[in-house]
Amino acid sequence: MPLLEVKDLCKDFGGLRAVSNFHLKMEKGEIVGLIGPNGAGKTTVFNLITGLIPPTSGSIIFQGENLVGLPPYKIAAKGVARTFQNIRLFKNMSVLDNVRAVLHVQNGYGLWQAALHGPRYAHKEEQALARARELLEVVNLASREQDPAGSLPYGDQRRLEIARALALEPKLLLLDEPAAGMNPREVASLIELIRFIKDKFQLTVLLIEHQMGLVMNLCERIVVMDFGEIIAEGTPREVSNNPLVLEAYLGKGAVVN
Ligand SMILES: Nc1ncnc2c1ncn2[C@@H]1O[C@H](COP(=O)(O)OP(=O)(O)OP(=O)(O)O)[C@@H](O)[C@H]1O
Repeated sequence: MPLLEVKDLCKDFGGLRAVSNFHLKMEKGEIVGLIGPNGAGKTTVFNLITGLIPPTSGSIIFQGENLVGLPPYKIAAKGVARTFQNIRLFKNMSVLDNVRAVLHVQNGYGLWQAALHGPRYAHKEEQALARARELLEVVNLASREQDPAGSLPYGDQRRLEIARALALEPKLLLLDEPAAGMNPREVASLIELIRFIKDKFQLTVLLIEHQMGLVMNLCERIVVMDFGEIIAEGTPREVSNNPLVLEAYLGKGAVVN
């Protein structure tokens, strides 16, 4: 059974069909890239899979269960975590507290437990602290744990977002433009990080990215969208030689030397 199977997924915004008959099958442990020009529908696919918006039609089967209709927090609890194109950190909170905040929600402290600071709360608090520090080690931000998240360089904020997503203990990790705003050195270390966390946490990864270096280097398989539709899919080599893909990116009649 595939980990994820998306079938005939459609999303209309008024008269605009943003996603049209999208399909995707992902086996456990795969890294798949979702690419396409601006406005192709990629983020909408992420928003549909994570339950932020409901599909017009279609199904999203995760570990044999249809996610359609479930609220985002239930989908996250089933093992689907994501990062956002526009970084969504608590900028004034410390790096450490940004990760702890996710763990608190996940632990589901009762109000009274938190208010009374009972022994169960204290124990969970200790565990959350250790876990948060462990995740910051993984993304190489341990030395910045007390700094406000908003003071980190852009690339580090993206790594912190990944740590927050990992705190949810996902099986499927969706990364929306993880390399946006990074310099080539940061991109190279991001590639290493994604490979490392994939193995360490036994993840399956679906990523949207415009940095072709990262996509070609990291993804075993690539799906290309344009105007809401899949126009190509295959290995990095197959996709980069596909005339439809070149046309979508460079315009009709483009000549590539
Ligand atoms: N909430 C919304 N309401 C109306 N139209 C929307 C909404 N969200 C997305 N769209 C439209 O759907 C289409 C697909 O947008 P989407 O953000 O999914 O593209 P994308 O491939 O992620 O683009 P980019 O690479 O620029 O992020 C676009 O035409 C966009 O304007």
